[in-house]
Amino acid sequence: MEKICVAVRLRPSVSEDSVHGTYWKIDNNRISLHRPHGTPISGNSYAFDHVLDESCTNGSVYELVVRDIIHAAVEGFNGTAFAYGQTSSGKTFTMNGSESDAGVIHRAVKDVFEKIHMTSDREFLIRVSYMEIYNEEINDLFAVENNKLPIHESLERGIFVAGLKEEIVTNADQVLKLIKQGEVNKHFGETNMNARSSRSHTIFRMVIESKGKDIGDNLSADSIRVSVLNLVDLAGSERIAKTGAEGARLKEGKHINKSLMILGNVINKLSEGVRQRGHIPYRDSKLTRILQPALGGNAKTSIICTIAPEEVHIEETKGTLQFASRAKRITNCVQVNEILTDAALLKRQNQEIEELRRKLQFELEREKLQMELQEERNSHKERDQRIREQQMKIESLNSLVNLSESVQNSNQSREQDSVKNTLREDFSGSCNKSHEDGFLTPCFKAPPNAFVAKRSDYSMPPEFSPLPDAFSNVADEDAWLKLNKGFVADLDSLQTTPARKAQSFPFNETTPGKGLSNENHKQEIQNLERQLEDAIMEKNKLQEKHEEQILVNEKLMVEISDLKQEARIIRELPQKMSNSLVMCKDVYMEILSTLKSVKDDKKPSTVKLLSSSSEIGTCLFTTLEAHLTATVNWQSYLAMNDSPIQKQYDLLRASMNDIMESLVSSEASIFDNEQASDPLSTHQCKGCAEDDFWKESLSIELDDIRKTCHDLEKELVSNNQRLELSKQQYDNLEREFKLMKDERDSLRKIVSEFVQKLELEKEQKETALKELNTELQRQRDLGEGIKRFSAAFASRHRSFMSFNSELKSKIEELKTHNRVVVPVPKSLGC
Ligand SMILES: Nc1ncnc2c1ncn2[C@@H]1O[C@H](COP(=O)(O)OP(=O)(O)OP(=O)(O)O)[C@@H](O)[C@H]1O
Repeated sequence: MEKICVAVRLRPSVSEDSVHGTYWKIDNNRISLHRPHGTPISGNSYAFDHVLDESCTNGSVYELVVRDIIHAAVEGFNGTAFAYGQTSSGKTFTMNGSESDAGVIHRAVKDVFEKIHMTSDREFLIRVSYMEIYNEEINDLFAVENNKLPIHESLERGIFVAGLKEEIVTNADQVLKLIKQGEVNKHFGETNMNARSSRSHTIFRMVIESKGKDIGDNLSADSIRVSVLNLVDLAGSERIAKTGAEGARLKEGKHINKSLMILGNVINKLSEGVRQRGHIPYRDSKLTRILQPALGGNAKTSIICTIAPEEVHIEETKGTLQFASRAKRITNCVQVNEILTDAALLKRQNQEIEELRRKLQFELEREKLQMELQEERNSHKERDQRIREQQMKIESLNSLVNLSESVQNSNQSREQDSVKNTLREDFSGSCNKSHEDGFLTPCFKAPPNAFVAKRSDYSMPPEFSPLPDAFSNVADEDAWLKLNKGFVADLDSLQTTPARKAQSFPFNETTPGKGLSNENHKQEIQNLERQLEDAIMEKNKLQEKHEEQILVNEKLMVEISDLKQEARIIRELPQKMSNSLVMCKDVYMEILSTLKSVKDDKKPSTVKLLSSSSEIGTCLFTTLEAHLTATVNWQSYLAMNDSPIQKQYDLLRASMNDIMESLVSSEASIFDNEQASDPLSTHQCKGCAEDDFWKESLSIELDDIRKTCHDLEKELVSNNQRLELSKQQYDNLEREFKLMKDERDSLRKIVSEFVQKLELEKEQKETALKELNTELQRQRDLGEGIKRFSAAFASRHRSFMSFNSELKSKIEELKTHNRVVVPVPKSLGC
């Protein structure tokens, strides 16, 4: 983001009077209005990037305000410099210069080519054009025939003037010559304010294209920079009263003022900041439209606001300074305009692809490493698991070995140690004795401290838990009470350790009760056997289940294949039905031909009826056939049970079946009658009765069919009518919508015109108000002057009267002294 550079340039005064009145004082980059005796007038002080006094030359203006933009334009940035100010304030002098002091455009052109010559690594192509906006029409100053040129906008070119002549130039002199030629076509006019007043806004445009010279693999060699440089000399705002414009000048003045007002509006909006600004009315004038990129867009922009020092122009100068202050708040978004050629694009894309490929490779490698790490972790876990399993196996094997050794040992010692046998026999009764009777600890015990007995009842051997080493480790109720210092715990709620059914402990030879261990061992073996049996049973059950499952699976497979078969049949069904319908039709046609042959022989009325109904049937069959073949999704079609075609089809099928059955039976009876060679009268009589019967039934059928057809027709007609109606309604709505749109557009146009008018009027009103104020001030000043004058006059009068009386008294004195008569002048007497 870059702020617009704003400079104010004060032109030298052209009037002697200004030095005696209020005046503009410049102090560095500040300008303020001062009273004649030097005190500043509050609220009239402004600061800008540069404030240039009357001594400043065009060269300095260029150096300070424009040069950077020109250099940036050569580097590929868009640039715009324009002069703004009231008429005769020095805009054209600044932009075009004079014989002795070249203007900004002249200097810019020279500088562009100098800079280009200094840029050795790029090739340049320069195009120039020169246009003016006169009475809101764009004219080509290089080609007078190019008038009223339109403004267009495209993605590639941005906003541009279509049909504007562009000259490719190679040096500064060529450009300056072209400008001189163009100047001839520019609209100037004489006004009270300026002998050579610009009556149009002029825009001198340079399009600078550059391309890096192909050195090695340099990417910039394939990219093209295109920058647009606008150097604008605006027409000056003017007071019609001051300029004394009439006729054509007046019309020009109005256009100038209007476009400058719109420029002011755009600047106002842009100065409000991004959030508040809303819609920017660039399109309201050609000037703002062309300058759009320079105002809040992609361009480096400088504005030189020219002001006149004369006291008489103070209000206009204030207006210019306010415009400049607002412009200072605008920020542009500047960037190099680079266009990539195909080769550059390709190179850039290749680089990007290479970069992406590198990233991808890196990602893949990372992923691979991660996967390897994970695999490593998994295998590590598996190894750990295996090791643990092995350890457990080893442990269980060890315990088995110990067990078998213990069994052997116990068998050997059983016969030798009778004391131990006695002890073993005593063991069963030992639990009934009190603990004072010498309690023996069994060797297969739970680890000490691993449980709490439910209650201190030692009368029976414990059912679930093995007995403890000593009862000091078991908390009985009394001990519990002591331990908890009076706190009564509910021992009933405490749980016993569950019994271990199959547990092996190494036998201790020194421990009494080996016989008991042996029994337990037996018990354990029995347990194991039971467990094995259970497991075998479970396994058998599972096997049975598995077999059942296999059977169920097989059944399911059969069912699936049946279903598949059915699905195939269903899929083929429409085709089959269609085929059978064709066959039906053929059969029916055969019947029809037989009927025709019968018709040629005898019974014309019956057969006529039959044949007409048959024709209707054929027709309906054909329709049905067409429908069937046209229906893509036959099944969904069949699903529409209540569709009129389906109804019609069912009805027709039923009636045709009836007809055919009756036909067959009637044919058979006719045949039988003929075979029986009955008398002709009887035969004819029977034929008559059958005829009537047929006539009646067929007419009913026919009526039904006709009715259905009629209903269908009616439905079709009403549907068509409804369709037509909706179509008409739609057309009407569309017409209405178009009308409303047009109306809205015209209203918008009117509103915008009205707003413009309003704003113009507002401005005029403001101007008039200001003029009125000035006039009032002048009147007040005059009043004061008159008062002062009256006071001075009165004092003079008084002194004159005193002098008069003095003189009179002197004369009287002289008269009395000299006795000479002096005539008194008349004026002294009044
Ligand atoms: N800085 C200056 N030094 C000397 N003369 C100046 C300067 N600025 C303007 N002038 C003179 O003042 C007169 C009016 O200037 P100029 O034509 O440039 O005004 P302008 O703003 O372009 O007016 P308009 O809007 O009517 O075209 C010219 O004679 C010009 O030479």
